[in-house]
Amino acid sequence: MAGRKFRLALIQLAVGASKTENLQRAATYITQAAKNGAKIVALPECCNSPYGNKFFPEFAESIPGESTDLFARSAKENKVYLIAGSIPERADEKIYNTCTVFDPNGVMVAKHRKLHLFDINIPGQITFEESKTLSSGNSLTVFDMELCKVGLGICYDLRFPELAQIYAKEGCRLIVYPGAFNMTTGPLHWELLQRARALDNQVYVATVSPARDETASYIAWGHSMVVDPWGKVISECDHKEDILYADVDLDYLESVREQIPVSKQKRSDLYKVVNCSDQ
Ligand SMILES: O=C(O)CCC(=O)C(=O)O
Repeated sequence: MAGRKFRLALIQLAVGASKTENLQRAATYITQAAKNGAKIVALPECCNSPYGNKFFPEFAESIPGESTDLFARSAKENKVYLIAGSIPERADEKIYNTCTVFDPNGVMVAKHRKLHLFDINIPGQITFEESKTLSSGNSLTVFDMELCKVGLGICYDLRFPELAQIYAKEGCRLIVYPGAFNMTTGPLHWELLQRARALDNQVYVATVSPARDETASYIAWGHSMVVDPWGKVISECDHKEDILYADVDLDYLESVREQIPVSKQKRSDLYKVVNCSDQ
């Protein structure tokens, strides 16, 4: 693709109980996405393992390991940047929810450990405590591909606007969140959060979910999507296994920033509470 545009592919993978099968399926789809012109391909959160506290310790592996070896090979063979969703990573006697990124030579160029753990309690609907098995990462993660700096977050990280704001300030024009929202929070929050992050920061935002499996203990919402810097959803799928494509157009992004120059108009001189009285 000519100019300052590149094609992004999101793989809404059906993830099951066999790690080997999950990885093979991912590899097949990565090849298909590259054949269709994708320069950057992303997989979902927990792409080698079902999502759930009982699965994380069982599927956890070190990095490098079986899964990241396959990701590296796949990125190299297909000459793409690969944002390899996330996997449960075993390190320092802990388990992290970790996203690795490989360049078109198969070199790992980024590793993001989920920063904000998904600990919530919505009585009668969903209770989840990732912190029962997982530890959180402690650093923000960006990487540079030709044309564009990319920021990374994982699922619940999407709810924290400061992260996206810092990435935009650091020069990221695309933020990618492998994620797996659920049937309670997905319907209202998934799209809303992405559009908010995209519009506030005038960046492209992409989210990649696993496909929905109605028989799973945690049922993912699906609906992987890409939102442009105007806040518009430019590509979306439903809940089934699919590959989703979108063109990231950096000239368009710049034109949005010129038309509504909020980043230059910020009143940072006022955004510090020095004294707040309720009288
Ligand atoms: O924030 C949500 O509603 C879902 C988050 C989630 O599923 C996760 O972080 O894995």
